[in-house]
Amino acid sequence: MNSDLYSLIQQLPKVDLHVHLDGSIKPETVLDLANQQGMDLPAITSSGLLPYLQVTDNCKGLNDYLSKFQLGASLLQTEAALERVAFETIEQASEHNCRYIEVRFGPQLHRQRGLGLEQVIQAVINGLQKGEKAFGIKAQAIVCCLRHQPASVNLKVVEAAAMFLGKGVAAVDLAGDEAGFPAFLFRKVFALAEKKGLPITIHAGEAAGPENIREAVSRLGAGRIGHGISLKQDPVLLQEICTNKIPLEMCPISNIQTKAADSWQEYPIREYFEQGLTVTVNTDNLTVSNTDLTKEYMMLAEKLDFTITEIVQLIRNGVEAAFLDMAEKNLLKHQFVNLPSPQR
Ligand SMILES: O=c1[nH]cnc2c1ncn2[C@H]1C[C@H](O)[C@@H](CO)O1
Ligand SMILES: [Zn+2]
Repeated sequence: MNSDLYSLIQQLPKVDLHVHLDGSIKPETVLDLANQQGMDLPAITSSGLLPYLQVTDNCKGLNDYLSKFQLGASLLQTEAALERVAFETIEQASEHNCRYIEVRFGPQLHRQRGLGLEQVIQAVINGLQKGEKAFGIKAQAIVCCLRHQPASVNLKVVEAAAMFLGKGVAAVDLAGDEAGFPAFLFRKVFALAEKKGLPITIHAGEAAGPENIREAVSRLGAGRIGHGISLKQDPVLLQEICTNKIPLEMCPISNIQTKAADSWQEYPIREYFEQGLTVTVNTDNLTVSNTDLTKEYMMLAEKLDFTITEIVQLIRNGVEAAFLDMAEKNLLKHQFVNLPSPQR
């Protein structure tokens, strides 16, 4: 590895628009929480826990990837645990000079011990706000609806998210098994989100074709797309997404692991970037994917020859795509004026 390039990339100010709370629990924290909660674990060291928390190159696809969330979720059932893991997500991001982060989670997954949706959301926001103060990073939450859950649950999740809009929650999302539950099933849920004025991002084109991306932008009100890997299969849609400047939240390391793309050579990020799409680079899951922002950009440099100037443009795209109002975005932009490249 080129260590000069690594430290240069690490030092660049960055943003992360797509990172899941429950996929980013540090293994040491899993040990600690299990100890505090009196819960048995399948291993007693953090390295021994990795096979239960992290995918390998042999990951078979998105559903295999999603199986790595079970253990962490079982420990994220108290306000204290949620707050701690939210805080530690900001801490981990700060190690890579992240200046703005949107952390997502499905509140309905954290109710096994009786917490209400609003308690879950509030606990995460509390952790994010502590992280903001401790590390000087602006942080917001994105609330995920889950594909395998009934509309009645997802509607309640949207209602709860709306109560925190502008008070820590930036948007709502749709996550989970994309191939099993196509986007059109969620029209009612996202109609409510739109009615409530919630910005919307949707995981689409990760484990299924471009029809889910089309559905997300044309029927579900998505202002951003999570991943969007299969977009290249529909050039007309690609042009529409480009013209409408709908950002793609790409997560390169996760996308290779879930087999959204078969190899780095087939990973379409350079193609999208050169066609003028608003491509952003994010981590998806720090622990499940064993990643961080520096690694993500390093892979783009090493595997796809992204230059520093191009990396800076990707970072600027992320700032542009943030779910922030104009005034907040302008404030954030101040932190990116000195990036080492000619500004566009
Ligand atoms: O990359 C992903 N695609 C679809 N769903 C995902 C991905 N990463 C995490 N999730 C799911 C699993 C989590 O439990 C849920 C909420 O964070 O979101
Ligand atoms: Zn995701």
